[in-house]
Amino acid sequence: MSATTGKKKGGGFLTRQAKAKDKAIEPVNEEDLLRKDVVAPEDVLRLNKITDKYLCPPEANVYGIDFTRFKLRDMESGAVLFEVAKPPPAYDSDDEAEQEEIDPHAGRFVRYQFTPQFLKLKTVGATVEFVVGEKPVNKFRMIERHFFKEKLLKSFDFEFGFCIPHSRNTVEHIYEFPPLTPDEVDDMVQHPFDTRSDSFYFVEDKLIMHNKADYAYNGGT
Ligand SMILES: CCCCCCCCCCCCCC(=O)O
Repeated sequence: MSATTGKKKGGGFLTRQAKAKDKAIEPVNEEDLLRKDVVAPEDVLRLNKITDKYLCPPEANVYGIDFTRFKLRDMESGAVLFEVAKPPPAYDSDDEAEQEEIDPHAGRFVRYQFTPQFLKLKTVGATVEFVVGEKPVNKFRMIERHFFKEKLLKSFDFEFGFCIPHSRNTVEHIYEFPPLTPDEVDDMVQHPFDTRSDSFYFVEDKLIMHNKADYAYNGGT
C-alpha cells in the first residue's frame, strides 16, 4: 500500500502521527501526576509551569544516588561560576535525625545568586559528581525545566547512562542557553527568584528524585 492510500483510508498514518504529537504537548496538571504510582519522562515534559510540590518522596531514591560535587563553568572563557562539594557525613547521628525531622526536603532545594552577566552566557558546563549504592543504575536521566514566571525558558534532557554499584561517577553536561530578549533579561534581573527550575531524575523511566532551584541575577560583580 502506498503512503497516499494509507493517508486516505481512515485517517491513516499521518493522522496517527498528528495525534501522537498533540498528545506529547498536551499540558498536564501537577496534581494529576501526584496521583500516579509511576511518574515517567513523558509526564514531566507536559508540565507547563513550575511545580509547587515534590512529585516523589526522598525515599523514591532506592538507588542511594548522592550528589557529592557540582561545578558550573563558562564554556567560552573557562571561568568557574559556581562550585560546591558536599561535606563529609556528620558522625553525630542524633543531630542528623533531628535535622530530618525539621525539614524532610533538606538538600532538595538550592538557591543560586548570579550577576546579570550570567544571562549573557551562551553555554555553561555543569560537572556533577555522584555516588551510587548497591544496585546497578540503568538509564539514569535528568530532565530539567527552567521557567521565568509562567514561561518555560528551556527544558534540558541529559543522560547519565549506566552506573555500576558502589561507583563514584563524574559527568559534564552542556547547557546551551535559550535566546533571551533584552527586555526578558531586564525582567529576570529585576525579579529575583522568579526564575526557577525543576530537576527530575529517572532510572529506567521512573522518577526517583525531584530537586528544585531558584535563581537571582541581581548580584554584584
Ligand atoms: C536562563 C536560563 C538558563 C538555563 C541554564 C542554566 C544553567 C545553570 C543550571 C544550573 C542548574 C542547577 C540545578 C540544581 O541545582 O538543581
